[in-house]
Amino acid sequence: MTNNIIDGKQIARKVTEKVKKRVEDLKTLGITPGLAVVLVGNNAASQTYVNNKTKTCEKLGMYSVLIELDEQVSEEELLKQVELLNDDEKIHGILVQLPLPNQIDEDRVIAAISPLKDVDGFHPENVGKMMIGQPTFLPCTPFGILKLLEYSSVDIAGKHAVIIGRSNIVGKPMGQLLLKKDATVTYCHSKTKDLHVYTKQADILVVAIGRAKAIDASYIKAGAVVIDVGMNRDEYNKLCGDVDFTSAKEVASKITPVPGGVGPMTIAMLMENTCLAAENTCKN
Ligand SMILES: NC(=O)C1=CN([C@@H]2O[C@H](COP(=O)(O)OP(=O)(O)OC[C@H]3O[C@@H](n4cnc5c(N)ncnc54)[C@H](OP(=O)(O)O)[C@@H]3O)[C@@H](O)[C@H]2O)C=CC1
Ligand SMILES: Nc1nc(=O)c2c([nH]1)NC[C@@H]1CN(c3ccc(C(=O)N[C@@H](CCC(=O)O)C(=O)O)cc3)C=[N+]21
Ligand SMILES: [Mg+2]
Repeated sequence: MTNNIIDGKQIARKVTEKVKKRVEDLKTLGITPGLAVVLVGNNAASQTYVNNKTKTCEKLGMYSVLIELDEQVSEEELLKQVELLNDDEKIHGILVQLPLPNQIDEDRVIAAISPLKDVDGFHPENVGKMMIGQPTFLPCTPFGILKLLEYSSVDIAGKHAVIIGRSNIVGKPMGQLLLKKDATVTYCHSKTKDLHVYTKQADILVVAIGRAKAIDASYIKAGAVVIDVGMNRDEYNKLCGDVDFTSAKEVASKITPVPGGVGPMTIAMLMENTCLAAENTCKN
């Protein structure tokens, strides 16, 4: 098939163009949306994502701060940093880059972030709101995937969406958001027996497992829409997804590449959520 590649970079540009206008409007009210990113340790991959985030903030006229903490930082110290950001009026969004080192309880840190500044949508209060359909910050990666589908004119209602992966940050919320859009949703994970049986039925297949090129064409129904969330390095240290793009693009009706698919959308939705957090401060 030709021309069936979903251009995440281009769609992300369209999304951020709209955010930029909202930022300009906020500035006329004297508010500059501000994002704080907290990075613990110096993992090379995390550094790249974090740089992309701060660069995009600058491009949109937003304020951003990067707080880098030592790999050995104590949970207490990290929680203190989060508190300072919760109380900082220039900061509307807080993102603590995951995963965190072993001495730190991730759940405790996420719960310490003010739900009003939780632009990742990971705080239990916001997860709960998402589950019952109340307005809140939606997790950036699944939210970005919804936008990709929307901009690519993919109908969701009545379709069978199969999600491989059930993490709190990608797979689980992805299923909820697709369910809300009236898809019939199936979750698969590492204990799923005979993965092919499920994936072969998927009209929309979202792959978020973290294993380079694990899903090839044999898992995909002809004409399916394939969304590849994975961010891995292949045997040549080249960036690649969880889907074997070369074979999959021959059977899929639409497919996202890596890089240039889901990743840029994650960043775009983070900007949108941060802008929303700043707008929310104007309401009463
Ligand atoms: N582009 C982007 O914006 C983002 C990309 N990512 C990337 O997406 C990928 C997934 O991330 P994340 O959800 O955080 O990963 P996790 O490691 O938290 O979760 C992986 C999930 O995949 C399941 N799984 C693992 N192996 C298999 C298998 N062989 N068959 C079926 N299911 C399997 C696991 O099952 P079980 O629960 O049973 O262990 C788990 O639910 C990674 O490559 C990550 O780098 C992540 C976030 C954003
Ligand atoms: N609290 C928290 N929130 C997150 O949203 C979060 C996180 N922790 N931990 C790690 C994952 C991963 N993630 C990505 C973001 C952008 C790209 C991205 O920009 N990708 C580009 C380029 C990548 C590159 O060039 O290396 C692309 O796919 O085209 C990828 C991955 C957010 N995550
Ligand atoms: Mg930990």
